[in-house]
Amino acid sequence: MSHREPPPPQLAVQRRDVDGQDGPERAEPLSDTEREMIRDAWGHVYKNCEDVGVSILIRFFVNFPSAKQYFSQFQDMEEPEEMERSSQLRHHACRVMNALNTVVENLHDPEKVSSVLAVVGRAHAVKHKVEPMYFKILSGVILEVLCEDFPEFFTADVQLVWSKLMATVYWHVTGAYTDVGWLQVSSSAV
Ligand code: HEM
Repeated sequence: MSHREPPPPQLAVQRRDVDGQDGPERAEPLSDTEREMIRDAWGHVYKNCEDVGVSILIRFFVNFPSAKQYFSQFQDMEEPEEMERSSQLRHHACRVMNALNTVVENLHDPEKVSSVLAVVGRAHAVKHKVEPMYFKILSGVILEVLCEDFPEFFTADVQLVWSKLMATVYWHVTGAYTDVGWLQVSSSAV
């Protein structure tokens, strides 16, 4: 059976970027109120850190199966129930959620946010050789799952602020790809 992956979910602000597709314009600064909105919503999410992280990754790998190629333990798995039992998947779910938690806890400190995300970006570019477009796809899936699972906290205005945050995450992560010389394959290249 052949899979056709749905198009990646869109984020708020766009430009051409290292992945050769539309990307965030820049890491938009967040106001005090916006930071508070992010922290409030995240508090409810992070209480269920592992479960939410696993739901996000299952949705990601089911809807975008090519993203499994980087994970030795479950790259050939098709069934979500089977993937859910993979220790590698659970471990990565916790790592993603913990990295996001560090970002949310340090929104008052842009240097810290950019250095945490630069480390993540560098590791994924150099060690894991992950195509940067998967970060954009995963960002969209994160927003989708959080809005579905926590509708009472992810109201329209909170969603908007969260999409700014995810664009910031993507901006810093892909900045590290550029810094390590990841080659841009742009559709406009000749
Ligand atoms: C916000 C998004 C993400 C965060 C915060 C994140 C975080 C992490 C962290 C902290 C590690 C361990 C660091 C290291 O190996 O040096 C890791 C490992 C890894 N990540 Fe991610 N990651 C993200 C997205 C992705 C995506 C989109 C993919 C691929 C589709 C991916 C693939 C991997 C792989 C293959 C490993 C190694 C797994 C292993 O050794 O078992 N990550 N990630």
